[in-house]
Amino acid sequence: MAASLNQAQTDKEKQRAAAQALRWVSDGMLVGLGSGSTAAYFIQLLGDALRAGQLRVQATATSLASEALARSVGIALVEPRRGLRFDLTVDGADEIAPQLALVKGGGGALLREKVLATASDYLLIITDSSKLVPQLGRFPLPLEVVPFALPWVLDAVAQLGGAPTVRIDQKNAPQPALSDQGNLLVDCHFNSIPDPAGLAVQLQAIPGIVEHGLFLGLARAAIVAQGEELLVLRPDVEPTDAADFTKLP
Ligand SMILES: O=C[C@H](O)[C@H](O)[C@H](O)COP(=O)(O)O
Repeated sequence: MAASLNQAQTDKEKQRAAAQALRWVSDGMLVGLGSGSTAAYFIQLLGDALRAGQLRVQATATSLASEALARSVGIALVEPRRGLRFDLTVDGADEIAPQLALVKGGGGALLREKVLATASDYLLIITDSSKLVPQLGRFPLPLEVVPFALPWVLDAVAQLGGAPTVRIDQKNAPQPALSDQGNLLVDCHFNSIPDPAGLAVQLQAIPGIVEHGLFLGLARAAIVAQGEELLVLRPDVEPTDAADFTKLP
C-alpha cells in the first residue's frame, strides 16, 4: 500500500488505471460511466478514442458531472430505459478491501453508481493505490438520505456506532451538500467495518436511507495502479499484472 503518495503521484496512478481500463472497452459496447476524478480520466480517454475513430460506444453516466464531461468529449449518451443493460461500467472507489468489497460515494454519486453497477454485466473499478485497505471503514461511509427523514436517520446511525455527520456543500457552506436527486448526504465515521454485509442489512432497514455506499459483491475486477505496477484484482484470485490482459478477464 502506498498511502503517502503526493497528489501528482496519485493523479498519475489514476491516469494509468484509467488508460488500462480503456484497453478493455470493445467496439459497440454499451458503457456505464462512473463518477469522481479517476472515472473522469477514463471518460476523457474514451472520448479521445471515439474522436480518433478507434471505438464506437454509447454510454450512460452516474452523475450530472460525468454526463456533462461525457457530452463535452463527444460520447453519445443513452437515457435510462427498461431493459437497458451495460456491457461494462468503469468507476472509481474510495476504499477497496479484500473480495472487492468497496466504499463509494465520496463524491455523492453513490445512488446512480449503484443503479448502473447493478444494471451492468461487468463492474470494473479503477483506482490509485491509496484506496487499498485491509478492512473498510477508515473512509467515512456515505449515505443518501431523504431530507424529511434526516433526524431519525442520524439517531439510528448513531446507535449503530456510525458517528454521522451531514455533508456540507464546501462551495456554499454552511448549506448542506445535495445529491443529483436533491437528497442529503450523510457521512458515517465507523472507523472500521468488520462485517460490511451485516451493516448493509442494518442500513437498508432504516427508513429514509435511499442508498448506502457499501458495494458488496458487485465489482468483477479492479485495476489498481501502484507506482509502476498495474495490478488486476478479482474476488478469489491472486492479484495479476494487468499486462496479462488485453480484454476483460
Ligand atoms: O461518489 C463518488 C464516487 O463513488 C467516486 O467514484 C469515488 O468517490 C472515488 O473518487 P475519486 O476517483 O475522485 O477518488
